[in-house]
Amino acid sequence: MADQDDVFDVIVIGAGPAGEMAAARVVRGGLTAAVVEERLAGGECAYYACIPSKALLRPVDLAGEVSRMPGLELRGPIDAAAVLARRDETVSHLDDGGQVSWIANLPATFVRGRGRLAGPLQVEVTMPDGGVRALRARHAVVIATGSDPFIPDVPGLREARPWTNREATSVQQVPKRLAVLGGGAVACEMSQALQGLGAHETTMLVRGDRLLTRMEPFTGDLLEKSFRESGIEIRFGRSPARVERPIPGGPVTVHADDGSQVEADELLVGLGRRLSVGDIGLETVGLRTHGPIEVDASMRATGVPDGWLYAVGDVNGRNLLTHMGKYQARICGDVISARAGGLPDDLPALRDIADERGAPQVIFTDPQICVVGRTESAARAEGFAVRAVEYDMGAVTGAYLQADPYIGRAKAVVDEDRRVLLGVTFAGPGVVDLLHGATIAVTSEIPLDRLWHAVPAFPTVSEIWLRLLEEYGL
Ligand SMILES: Cc1cc2nc3c(=O)[nH]c(=O)nc-3n(C[C@H](O)[C@H](O)[C@H](O)COP(=O)(O)OP(=O)(O)OC[C@H]3O[C@@H](n4cnc5c(N)ncnc54)[C@H](O)[C@@H]3O)c2cc1C
Ligand SMILES: NC(=O)c1ccc[n+]([C@@H]2O[C@H](COP(=O)([O-])OP(=O)(O)OC[C@H]3O[C@@H](n4cnc5c(N)ncnc54)[C@H](O)[C@@H]3O)[C@@H](O)[C@H]2O)c1
Repeated sequence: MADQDDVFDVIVIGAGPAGEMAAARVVRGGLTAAVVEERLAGGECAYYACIPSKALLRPVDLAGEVSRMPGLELRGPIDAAAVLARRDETVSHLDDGGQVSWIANLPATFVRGRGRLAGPLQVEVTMPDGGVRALRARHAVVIATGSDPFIPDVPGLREARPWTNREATSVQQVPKRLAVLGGGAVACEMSQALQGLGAHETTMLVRGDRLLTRMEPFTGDLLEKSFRESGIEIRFGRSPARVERPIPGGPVTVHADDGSQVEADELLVGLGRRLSVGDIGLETVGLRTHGPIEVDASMRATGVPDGWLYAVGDVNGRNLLTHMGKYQARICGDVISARAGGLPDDLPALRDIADERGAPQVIFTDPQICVVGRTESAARAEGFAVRAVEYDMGAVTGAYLQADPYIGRAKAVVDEDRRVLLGVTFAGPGVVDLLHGATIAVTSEIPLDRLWHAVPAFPTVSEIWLRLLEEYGL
């Protein structure tokens, strides 16, 4: 039974970006909140994912830009020690004091420990000293426990103590020889970062026949070309069959399923995520303990009587991205506040529509890859009447002034029935700032005939918009 001090309007389990945002919104809505966190407030994103990976990639990106500008030259290799020191600053030296203060100042109650559902509106927290604290929520519990790196059952892999995103982003010494499993976001970003910071031999083992297989095919092709030019070796059609590391911390050998092998000083696993749903007491409220927590468009968990349970961020499996988790958390927090106050809870701003239209995402490699909405093949599979147009970004004046050579490509996927954009992809140096325009067009379903009047300034990279519309026939 919870002590009176341990009763809150809302309890949030997990203080990653999604959980923190959910707490902030319910407090803004006039409710009290407790936030339970077992490790570092700020979550994966702040310490082992988005922030450190981008701190490691930025100098590599800049070095690429310099190499493509006649008249500029780097004086030597990137100073890895300086980059790692700056990375340490960006992750607050793995100290979450600032985040804990931010939560306290909301104001919300921060509870350090492992949270677990113990029945409807009940949360048990196992504290660092082993004691158990019982919390009770008046209105809602929000699960925001995120995800962990997925390590498949490959003989010898776990015993070899491979790097995941956590060790790779907190790297202290760049390995000379790096083997990487996977061809998705983590594998691509971290391969490029570590190769750029001094790894001499980076070898990627990729199960499929392309990098970034969920995106438009040209994104993986451009990235592959750039990676090969920078010395990264990519072996397609290979999965790990067995891993050996006879001496802890010594060389590691990956035996692939085709009989080939790679020896390296470190092995990085970038094979996706395991959602953090085990051992959080979902069974006590009748939910399954594997797979994503299914939610409706107000982030309320489906199949829970009385509708008091919500799930935001990676754990609901919608889109494993920080900005999407925070978007869901804004909706979730506002819906909970509205329902608690007896206010309308079905206003347009209180429903998630962005996730199913296709989240915006940037892969911060060189070239940068930016996507929003559906790919052409996904749109066709969903039954839309699709027409797609592509354009060589190097032929855009504003782009080719940026670099010599400027190599990039763009694609727009159009729903012919409504003449609106279903998806847009850009690949090239510096395209990251084009993405939000595309996100507005796709999410707001702006008709192409209206978009035609959004005139891009000359000479900017944004002229790609005009070229895509002309290519379409406007
Ligand atoms: C290398 C890498 C780079 C990435 N880069 C980007 C990027 O550039 N942009 C982007 O948008 N996304 C990026 N992502 C994805 C992004 O990190 C995640 O989508 C985001 O962190 C999810 O936020 P979350 O709040 O749902 O979960 P998390 O950040 O995982 O936070 C969950 C929190 O819950 C805590 N927790 C878990 N279980 C319990 C429990 N039982 N009790 C108490 N606390 C618990 C955890 O300790 C953790 O602090 C990247 C991911 C990786 C791996
Ligand atoms: N810049 C960003 O937005 C960014 C950066 C990094 C990560 N993330 C997010 O974090 C999440 C995790 O990234 P990730 O790269 O680990 O996952 P991912 O899903 O992007 O890629 C996983 C890769 O592993 C391969 N794979 C999976 N299981 C395998 C197996 N058993 N054997 C061989 N290959 C296998 C897949 O084919 C794929 O190439 C993603 O959802 C991503 O959106 C985002």
